[in-house]
Amino acid sequence: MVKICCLGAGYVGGPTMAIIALKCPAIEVVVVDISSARIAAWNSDQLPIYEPGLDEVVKSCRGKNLFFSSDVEKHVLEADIIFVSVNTPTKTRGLGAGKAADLTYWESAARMIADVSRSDKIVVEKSTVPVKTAEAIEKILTHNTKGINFQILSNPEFLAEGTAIQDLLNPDRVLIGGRETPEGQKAVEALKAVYANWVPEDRIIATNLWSAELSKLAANAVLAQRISSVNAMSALCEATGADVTEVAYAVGKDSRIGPKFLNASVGFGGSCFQKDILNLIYICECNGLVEVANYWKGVIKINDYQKSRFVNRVVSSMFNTVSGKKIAVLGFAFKKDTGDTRETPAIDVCKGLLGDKANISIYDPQVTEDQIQRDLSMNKFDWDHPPHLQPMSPSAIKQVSVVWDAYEATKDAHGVCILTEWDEFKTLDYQKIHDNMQKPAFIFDGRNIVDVEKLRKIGFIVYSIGKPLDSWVKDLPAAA
Ligand SMILES: NC(=O)c1ccc[n+]([C@@H]2O[C@H](COP(=O)([O-])OP(=O)(O)OC[C@H]3O[C@@H](n4cnc5c(N)ncnc54)[C@H](O)[C@@H]3O)[C@@H](O)[C@H]2O)c1
Ligand SMILES: O=c1ccn([C@@H]2O[C@H](COP(=O)(O)OP(=O)(O)O[C@H]3O[C@H](CO)[C@@H](O)[C@H](O)[C@H]3O)[C@@H](O)[C@H]2O)c(=O)[nH]1
Repeated sequence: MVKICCLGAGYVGGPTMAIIALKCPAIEVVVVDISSARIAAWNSDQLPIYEPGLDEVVKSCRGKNLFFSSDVEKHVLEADIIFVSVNTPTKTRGLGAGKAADLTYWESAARMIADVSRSDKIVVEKSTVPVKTAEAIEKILTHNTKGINFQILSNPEFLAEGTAIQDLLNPDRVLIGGRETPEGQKAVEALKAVYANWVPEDRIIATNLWSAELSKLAANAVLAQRISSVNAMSALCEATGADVTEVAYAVGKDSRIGPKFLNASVGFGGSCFQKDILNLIYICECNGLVEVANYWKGVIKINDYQKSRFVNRVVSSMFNTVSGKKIAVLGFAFKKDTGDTRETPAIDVCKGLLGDKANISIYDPQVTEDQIQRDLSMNKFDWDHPPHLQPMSPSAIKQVSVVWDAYEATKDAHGVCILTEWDEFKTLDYQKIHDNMQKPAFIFDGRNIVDVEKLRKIGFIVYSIGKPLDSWVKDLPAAA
């Protein structure tokens, strides 16, 4: 029986291995982690991450050919194929701070694999890493072993949170990069054979190692660039009276462009886009490609601009101050159908409003109070470390309350900010919300999910990203 071990039981390691176990009953899959709390949660009824469809898959395989364990070394020793799906955060200190990927966790995983192994192994890069990481990992492995053959493969993951199970079951492509030697190609074939259990052959693409590593960064950079392009356009729409939804629809109808990833928003978030673009920028700079680095910096600059533009709209519309006012925040996760808050635009928006002394009442169906308090107090990039190595929760910010109901959050509020596109926010009883708010009652829709006309009829003053402005908002223009 082929044995797979995955280091890292996070958003990638957990769901990816669960699907391999589901689709490959003849393979034993063990997911290990240095956080024993995470492993305990994977073995419980309350999985550590929320992902539609994940519970069912885990329940059907756990204890059969899918296992979660803290005994890292035992399972590495026994495995034929080792996936490494550990954190690769942005460095916060030293050379490349604020941009370069911090490979501490990857390096320690590689050293441990070298120490523990007694037989040949295929080591698969699942984490997103800088191009040429495989070369460094190869050096660590080969300089520390006793004649054992390690083949390194790059197999970047393209799943998106909220749709991870569907993305894994039906991937657009699976990318496998390996050395162009006979041993390298044999390892590529072995990994191909795993995916071939459910992925059509023409969607499994073999490339060289460096193309696979760079393709992951490139794909995220291009996706984020589409969002920044439409978000940049949203500012122009507000200035001219065009409607960004109509513009995006018209643009996306061009078959060369396509309709996906053209939704204007309060900004993109998530653990990947900003981190991976910063990483790309650093690699460009290291290669002397300043113009290329500056090009990609623009994508992040527009994203930051979009978040601060939103805060400015809120404050300027509400008589240029939110001091002492209650602002309801609906949605804190970085997108719907996940409880993940890493780099969510809600953090920057809330911090902006707190800077203007607002009192904030937050409701998100999947995010806990503890998580929100930690997010609002943590330093940039501290969130992307193993759970038990993150800073302890500091004292709570008292201007922030977290409630478990949208009506409670909006009661007596002066304004409402919609920051995540949860489906339930589309069908709220907005008449009831209006009745219970201070007047004039404002709604700032950062996800373009509400029916603007309907809400204006109820009596709300509505701001919706990139849509023709309410005359009230137009008369109080926000400085960018
Ligand atoms: N989240 C996504 O949607 C996504 C998608 C594609 C790629 N990625 C990439 O995959 C990687 C993992 O991301 P994630 O979101 O799953 O992170 P995560 O923080 O959810 O999980 C990483 C896990 O690795 C564990 N870990 C760290 N060092 C370890 C070690 N030496 N041995 C065993 N376990 C160790 C941590 O405790 C943590 O539980 C990152 O490189 C990320 O950029 C993420
Ligand atoms: O038209 C759009 C699409 C997305 N977003 C926002 O962009 C962010 C990222 O969304 P999405 O890409 O759907 O989620 P992620 O889980 O971050 O997935 C991205 O990052 C992963 C980690 O690298 C990759 O594997 C995926 O392919 C890539 O889509 C979220 O804040 C979304 O709200 C928009 O604002 N407008």
